Amino acid sequence: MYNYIDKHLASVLLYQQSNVWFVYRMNIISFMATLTITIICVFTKGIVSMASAGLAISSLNRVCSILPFLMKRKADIMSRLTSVERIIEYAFEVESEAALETPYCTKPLLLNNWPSKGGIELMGVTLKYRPDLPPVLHGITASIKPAHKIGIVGRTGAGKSSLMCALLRLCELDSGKILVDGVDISTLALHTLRSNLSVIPQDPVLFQGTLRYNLDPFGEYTDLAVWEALEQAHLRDVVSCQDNGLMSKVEAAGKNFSVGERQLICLARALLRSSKILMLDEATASVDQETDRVIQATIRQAFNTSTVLTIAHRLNTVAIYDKIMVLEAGQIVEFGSPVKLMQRQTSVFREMMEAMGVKSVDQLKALRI
Ligand SMILES: Nc1ncnc2c1ncn2[C@@H]1O[C@H](COP(=O)(O)OP(=O)(O)OP(=O)(O)O)[C@@H](O)[C@H]1O
Repeated sequence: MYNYIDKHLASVLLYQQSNVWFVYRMNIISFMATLTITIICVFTKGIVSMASAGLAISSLNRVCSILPFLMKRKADIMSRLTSVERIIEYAFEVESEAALETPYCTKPLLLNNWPSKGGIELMGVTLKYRPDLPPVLHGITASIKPAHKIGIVGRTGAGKSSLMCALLRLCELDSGKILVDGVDISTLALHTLRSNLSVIPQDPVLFQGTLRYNLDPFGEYTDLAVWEALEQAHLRDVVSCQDNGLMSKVEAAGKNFSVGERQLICLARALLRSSKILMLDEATASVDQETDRVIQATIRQAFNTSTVLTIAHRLNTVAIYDKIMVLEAGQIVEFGSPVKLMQRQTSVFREMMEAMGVKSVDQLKALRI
């Protein structure tokens, strides 16, 4: 609040000081004009009548007192109209997302319990971030069975995060479609889509407020359920240590928590909602290996019946998954079980595992324990 007041006052004071400067300048100009006319009247005594001189000086005085007022109003109107211009720009010129809610009367009835299984069909998914940019995903086609655990791997810039963007419709597809349990997600209201998927992003977002608000913003769950989710996410001790427990303060953007803790809070949020589809974007990149191992075990257990898509840089975490999707330049180059990919001599996944020191299927299987 104090920061905002400071910022506000800094611009208001500048605005007021510039007004003072402006009025001062106008007064000097008025004074110079009055002085000039008076001097002219004195030196033209006899040529200009006293009545005309008096009329000229008094009229000038009046104009000089009104002019600064009019000029100040003009400057005021111009600065205020800048705000109107901004609002018009945001209201009509900035492109907005699809509707958050569909009208009640047109809500599809089948969505009551959607998604009930978590099957995903990617059908020729092509994605561009902007119409004038080249596509970052080129006709991706794949079928992900319900409850399957999929590891998405690939080099930097391969399009892993973009695939998540496509699933969450952060960007609309250029062509192709995505079906979740048979429903084309492009036909859904954004709120329906996003509230039914859980995501733990690379850069987890926390909101200013309490920890409880961040875990359960709509107050849908009991404290007991929230504590259970925290326990599963290995955060119970961290939260218990805080003076106010669940009501402890979260600063803007969660600055009073480490990135790893923020990701764990996102995991607790996902555990609480137990969605049928969970997406993790290098979710465990900021926690140590031991915590990572425990978290992966929690995910396996708690999301046993959910579809889990994990973007992973630590390949050992996805070695236990049902399938690996290898992306390269926005295309799927391999999609299959880790063991099968490892058995293939020319596989990109095998190359990546070998770079990590895993040279055989037996070593890969050992990672599964
Ligand atoms: N907001 C954006 N606007 C325009 N282009 C983008 C945007 N985000 C990503 N890209 C481009 O899309 C391509 C794929 O990026 P993406 O983030 O999906 O890769 P990634 O495989 O997740 O990489 P990383 O492992 O580094 O996170 C890159 O070429 C990137 O430059």
